[in-house]
Amino acid sequence: MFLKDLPKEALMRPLSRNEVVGMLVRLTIFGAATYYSIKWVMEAMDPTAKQKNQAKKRAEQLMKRIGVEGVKLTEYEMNIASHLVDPQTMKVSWRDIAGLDEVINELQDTVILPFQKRHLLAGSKLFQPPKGVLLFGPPGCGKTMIAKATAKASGCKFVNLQASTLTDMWYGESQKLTAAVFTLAVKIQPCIIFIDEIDSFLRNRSSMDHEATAMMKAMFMSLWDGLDTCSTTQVMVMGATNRPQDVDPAILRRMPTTFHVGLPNTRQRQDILKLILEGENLSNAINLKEIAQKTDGYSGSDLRELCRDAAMYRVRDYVRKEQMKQIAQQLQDCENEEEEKPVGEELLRPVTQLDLLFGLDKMKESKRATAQMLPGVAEVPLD
Ligand SMILES: Nc1ncnc2c1ncn2[C@@H]1O[C@H](COP(=O)(O)OP(=O)(O)OP(=O)(O)O)[C@@H](O)[C@H]1O
Repeated sequence: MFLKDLPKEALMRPLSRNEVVGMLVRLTIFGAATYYSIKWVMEAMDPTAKQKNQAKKRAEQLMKRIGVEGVKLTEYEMNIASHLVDPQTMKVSWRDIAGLDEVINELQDTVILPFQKRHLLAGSKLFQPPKGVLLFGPPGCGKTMIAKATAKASGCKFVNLQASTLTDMWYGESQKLTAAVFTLAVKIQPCIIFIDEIDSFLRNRSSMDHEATAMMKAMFMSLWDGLDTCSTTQVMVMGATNRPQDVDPAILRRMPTTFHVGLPNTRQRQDILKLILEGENLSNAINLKEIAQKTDGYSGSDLRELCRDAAMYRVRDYVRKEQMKQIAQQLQDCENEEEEKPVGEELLRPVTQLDLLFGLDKMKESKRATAQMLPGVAEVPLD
């Protein structure tokens, strides 16, 4: 029926109360349906929706586990919170780090003490943890371990920030996420924001930088400076890098407390080897000093790899021995079906000095291959 078909009186007469209420209800329902449909379509079209949902769930679980409750987080803070590391589940402690006592002692005094004893001098601006700390040195020498152990010892929440978390996002998002890093850290303080490979994240600014990256960096620095406005804020940015010369000087200025985590010397290598092999079944003739002397230029990570290889030789020997035994058994069974099979679990033999020397040879071989493939990368002397 069209409007013109309606009798004129029907159009002219005032609406009854029921008709007005009915119309209002219909309008409300229509409005709500339109709003939710548009919202649903927008969410379905958002390419990051799934990622956001997963991050939200992860963040909620983590926050609950680390005892942060009743703190309201924005969507962006949730995203950053999914990179929180639970200090309770953090496996690394000072006991797992060998040969770096000097660095650890200094960290205890300058970083950990102000966090741990914050209640003693709450009003003092001088007794504050530094706002920025830089760990620098060659790869595999324990920088990440030190950062985690610091968070554990100081009882801080630990945000393990990857460069990609802020830079992979759509244009505009990265600035909101950068802001969220700091607002989240303040909400859950005391907190350490750890940025591994800070050189790739906040490298020397250049005119080649994408506009969004340049803005993100500028924002990061201004928010970092903002931490200073309140003397009670317990938030620290800790960066680690193998290439301090590539870090933006403006960033370096904000990290006046630096720690050099260098390649271990002979004594330190011996300590690292001892720690790595702790609890292993070792032969009495093991001489770690000899291995330490032969591994000049090796990092802690190289030494761990060497020990892992050495420990595998006895497993390989065991498997071979078992195979030989099985073959012998089968032959015996064929000859004498009735004879009882000898049972008994063979234990793995201890790790020997020869295993470690074989591991060392293998490592040298792989370093030699890497040096040929990527000249300039392997700085370790080969012999
Ligand atoms: N001083 C050390 N004591 C015990 N283990 C060590 C030490 N240094 C390195 N390691 C071993 O090497 C591994 C790598 O160390 P870590 O990740 O902390 O090095 P990194 O300096 O952060 O390296 P990268 O720059 O490549 O991230 C550790 O998991 C540990 O097994």
